[in-house]
Amino acid sequence: MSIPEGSLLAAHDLHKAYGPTNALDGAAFSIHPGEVVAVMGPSGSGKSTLLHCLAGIVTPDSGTIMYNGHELSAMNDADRSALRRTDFGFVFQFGQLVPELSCLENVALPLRLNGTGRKQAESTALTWMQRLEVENVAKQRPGEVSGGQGQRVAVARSLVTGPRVLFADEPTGALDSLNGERVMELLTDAARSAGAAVVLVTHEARVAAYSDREVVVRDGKSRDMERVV
Ligand SMILES: Nc1ncnc2c1ncn2[C@@H]1O[C@H](COP(=O)(O)OP(=O)(O)OP(=O)(O)O)[C@@H](O)[C@H]1O
Repeated sequence: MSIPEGSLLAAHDLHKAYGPTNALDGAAFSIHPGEVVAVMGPSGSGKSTLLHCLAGIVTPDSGTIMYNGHELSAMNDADRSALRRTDFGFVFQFGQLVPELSCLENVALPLRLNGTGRKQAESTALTWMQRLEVENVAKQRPGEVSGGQGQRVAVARSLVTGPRVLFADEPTGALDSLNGERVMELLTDAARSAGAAVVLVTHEARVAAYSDREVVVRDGKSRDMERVV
């Protein structure tokens, strides 16, 4: 198989069917360390399925996914889960914060789950909240903050463990365009300064504009887009 040289995460000839639906039908993908790649395409084209396969959440029926020299499908479930905790971060459209915890506790949670003490975890979490410009809502609960603030808290939480790949599935889908752009600006700045690669699923061109490169998925097949500047 062909793995682009220097790629951190790469997929080749992925197939995934749900009953009669071919969600992925020969899709390929690659991302370099620190790169931001937008996965675009119409509704139902296979974008989320591709992201879930790349993140080791969904197992493809066939094809290869290489992460940092390891084949994901050759790993057992425990190793794949460990990889997701240590190397991957996730941001979704909504519903990802724990409503009973404060925003600061939410951001600190992945560190606490990895065994970091409360004081250290909350101090690191606060630094990330400052980078995402939401330190002012540290004590509030998710239900008490705006949609844009909630998404920035979620981005802080996804980056707090220092992941090498951030998977973002329609991270601005529930926001108005102004808030969406601010979230994208802060998300890409924070990821770039942390050296994290970003796999960004979106159907909006103005969101994809924050990426370095665009891949279009159609009928489960992918192709690289030449960007017209
Ligand atoms: N768990 C599932 N069970 C059955 N069919 C599924 C499942 N997940 C996805 N599909 C189907 O696979 C196809 C691709 O879905 P996918 O969610 O990957 O598309 P998408 O491009 O992310 O769509 P959207 O932009 O609407 O989120 C669709 O036809 C969808 O209905």
